[in-house]
Amino acid sequence: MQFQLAIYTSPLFLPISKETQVLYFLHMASHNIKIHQQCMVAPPSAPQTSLPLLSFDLFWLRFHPVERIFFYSLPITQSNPSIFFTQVVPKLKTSLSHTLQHFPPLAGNVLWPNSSSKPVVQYTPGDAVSVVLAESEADFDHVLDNAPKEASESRCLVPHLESFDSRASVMALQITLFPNRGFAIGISTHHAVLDGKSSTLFIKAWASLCKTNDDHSESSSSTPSLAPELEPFFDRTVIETARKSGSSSSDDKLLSKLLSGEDSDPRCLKLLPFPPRLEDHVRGSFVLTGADVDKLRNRVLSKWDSVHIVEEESNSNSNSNSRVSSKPTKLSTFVLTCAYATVSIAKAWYGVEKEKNKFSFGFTVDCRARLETPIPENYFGNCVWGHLVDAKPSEFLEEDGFVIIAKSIHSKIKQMLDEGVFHGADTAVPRYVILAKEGVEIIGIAGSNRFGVYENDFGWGKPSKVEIASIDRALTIALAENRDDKGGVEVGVVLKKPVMKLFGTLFYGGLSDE
Ligand SMILES: CC(C)(COP(=O)(O)OP(=O)(O)OC[C@H]1O[C@@H](n2cnc3c(N)ncnc32)[C@H](O)[C@@H]1OP(=O)(O)O)[C@@H](O)C(=O)NCCC(=O)NCCSC(=O)CC(=O)O
Repeated sequence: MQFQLAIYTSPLFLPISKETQVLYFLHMASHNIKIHQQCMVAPPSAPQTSLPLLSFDLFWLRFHPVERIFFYSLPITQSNPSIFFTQVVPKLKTSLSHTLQHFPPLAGNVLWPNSSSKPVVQYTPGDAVSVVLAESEADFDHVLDNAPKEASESRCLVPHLESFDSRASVMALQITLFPNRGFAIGISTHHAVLDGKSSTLFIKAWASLCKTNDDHSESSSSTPSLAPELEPFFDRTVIETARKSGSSSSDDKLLSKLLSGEDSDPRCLKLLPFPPRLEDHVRGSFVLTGADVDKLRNRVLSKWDSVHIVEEESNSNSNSNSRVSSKPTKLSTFVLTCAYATVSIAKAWYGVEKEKNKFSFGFTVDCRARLETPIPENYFGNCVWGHLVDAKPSEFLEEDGFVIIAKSIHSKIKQMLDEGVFHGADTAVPRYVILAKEGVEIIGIAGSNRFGVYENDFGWGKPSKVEIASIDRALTIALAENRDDKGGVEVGVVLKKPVMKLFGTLFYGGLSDE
C-alpha cells in the first residue's frame, strides 16, 4: 500500500491529474495490482505533425476510448519479475518508441487551436505516450478463462486515457506482469483519432518491430523500417475527396450535439464519462468454431424462404423486399455471429426482465474499400460509418428471431453494396434517437473478425487471449477471430449475472438444437 502511494505522489505521475490518481489508485488497490512505474515513451526524432479531424473522426470526438487487452503467456525464464522488468519491458519500450516514429500522432494530443474551426491531432516534439508498468497477483489461468467473471476484473489492466477541456491524449498503455506466467498489454485509444483498423495496424506494426529488431537498441541512430502494408497512410485529401459524394453533415451535427450535451462548451475536448457497467455485471467470451458457423449458416439458409422479414415502413424502400427474398449463395460469418449473439442477448434479457422486450442492432462498416474512390487499407484515422438494422424491435424475441435478424443484417449490408455505403446514413442517427427514446435497447459492436488480433506476435508467440474491455461502457458485443479455429469467432459480452447465465445456456445450447 505505502509503496503504491509513494509512486502516485512521485513527479513521474505529474501528467495524471490528482483526481484520476486517486480513482486509479483505489481501483488498482482493490484488485491486487501493484504499480511499479509510469514512464513516458516518445518517438526518437519525429518532427511536429498536425492532422485535421474530419467528419468521420468528429463523430467520435467525445466518445469513450476503445480499450483492448492482449494477454501473452511467457516461459518462466522471462516472466520472472527481475527478468521481465529488465529484459522484456525494455524490448517492448524500445520497439514502441521506434513504432511511434512511424505513428507520431499516437504520441500527441487532440487539440482545438483558436484559429481552427475543427480540432486537430497534433504531435509536438516532447510529447510522449504514458506507459504504466504494473504487476498483478491475480491467477493467470482465471484471467485467461473465457467463463464469465466479475466485469471489473479487466478494468485494472487498462490505463486511463487523460482528457481535459482543452486537450485529450491519443493513446495510453499499461503493461502488467503476472509473475512467472505472462503479461498483458492494455491499450486505450481515442476513437476520434483512430478506428479499429488503424489501432490494430499500430499493434501489428509494434509487434513486428518488437519481434524482428533485436539489433536496434535505444542508442541506435536509425529507426527500423516497417513492411509497406504496416506503414500508416496519413494523407487526408483522399478521404475529403471521397467523402464529398456521401456527405451527411446534418448527421454529424446531430450526433455531436448528442455527444456534447445541450449546454456544454462546443469546443470542449473532455471525453464524456460512459461509466463502465461493473456492479452486478460479469464479462465472458463465447467461442464459435468454423463448424458452428457452418451449422448456423445452414439453419438460416434452410429457413430463408419460409421466414419473412417485414422492414419498418420508414426504412424500407420499394425494392427492399424483393432484395431480401432472394436466397444468397453465401452468408458471412459476421452476419451469422451478430444475429446469433444479439438474439441470444435479447432472449436472455427478456427471460430475466420481462419489460425488456425491444431491441435493435447497430454496426459499423469499414468504408475504405467502399467509397466511390476507394482509399488505402492502411489509411490512418476513422473511415467507419454506423448503420442500424431495419428489423422491428420485437423481432429479436420471436421464435425465428435468429433467422429474421440474420436476414435483416444481410439485407442492410447488401443494400450498401447495391446503393452505396452511405445509403440511409442520413436517417441512421435520428432513427437511433427515436429508438432510444422508445426504450429500445440498441446493441452495438466493437472489433471485427477480420482484424487478425491473434496474429500479433511480439516475439513470444500469439496472444493467449484478446479482450475489448470497453464493451462494458455501453451495450456492446466484441468481435474477434477465433484464436484456435480458422473460420471461427470469439464474442465478448458484459451482462448482468442472471442474464449472462441464461445467455450462456442459449448461446451454447442453441448450437445443438436442430
Ligand atoms: C460491413 C461488414 C461488417 C460486413 O462484414 P461481412 O463479413 O458480412 O462482409 P464482407 O464483405 O466483409 O465479407 C464477406 C466475405 O468476404 C470474404 N472476405 C472479406 N474480407 C476478407 C478478408 N480480409 N480475408 C478473407 N476473406 C475475406 C469472406 O469470405 C467473407 O465471409 P466470411 O467471413 O464468412 O468468410 C464488414 O465488411 C466491415 O466493414 N467490417 C469492419 C467493421 C469495422 O471496422 N469495425 C470496427 C469499428 S471501430 C471499433 O469497433 C473499435 C475497434 O475495433 O478498435
